[in-house]
Amino acid sequence: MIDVVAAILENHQGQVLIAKRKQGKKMAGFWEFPGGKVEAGESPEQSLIRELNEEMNIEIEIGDYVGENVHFYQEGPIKLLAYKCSVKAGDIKLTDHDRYVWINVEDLNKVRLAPADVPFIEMLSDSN
Ligand SMILES: Nc1nc2c([nH]c(=O)n2[C@H]2C[C@H](O)[C@@H](COP(=O)(O)OP(=O)(O)OP(=O)(O)O)O2)c(=O)[nH]1
Ligand SMILES: [Mg+2]
Repeated sequence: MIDVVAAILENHQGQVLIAKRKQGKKMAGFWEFPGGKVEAGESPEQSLIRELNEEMNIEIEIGDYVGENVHFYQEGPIKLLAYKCSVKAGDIKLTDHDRYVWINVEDLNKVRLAPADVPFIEMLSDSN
C-alpha cells in the first residue's frame, strides 16, 4: 500500500486550498489537496512539510489530523492521510499544479475532485 499525505490548508475565512494536477501528470486535471507519497524513513508529518515546500514553496504548520481513506485505483490502492494545516511562511508558487483556489468546504462537491478525496468532504463538514 502506498501512503499519501495531503495538506488541508485553511485560510482565515475557513476556506480550504485545492490544486489542479498538472497536464501530463497522472490524474491530470483532477483537483486535490497538495501533498504526495510518504518516502521511506519519513513520518507523515515530515513528508507533508517536504511536499508543501517542494510543490508550493511554503512552510506549513500542521494541525489536527482529519482522517484517512483507502482508495483502490486501477493501478493499486493508496492510503490517503489528511491533516489540517496553515501557511506559516512563504508565498505560494506552484511547481506541480496548474492552478489553485481557496474554496468553501460546501462547494467541494462542485469540482472534479480526485476520487480518493471525496470522503474528506464529509469529514471536513463534520469538523467545522
Ligand atoms: N497529493 C495528493 N495525491 C492524491 C490526492 N488524492 C489522490 O487520489 N492522490 C493520488 C494521486 C497520486 O496517484 C498519488 C500520489 O500523489 P502525488 O502524485 O502527489 O505524489 P508525489 O507528490 O510524491 O509525486 P511523484 O513524485 O510521485 O510524482 O495519490 C490528494 O488529495 N493529494
Ligand atoms: Mg504531489
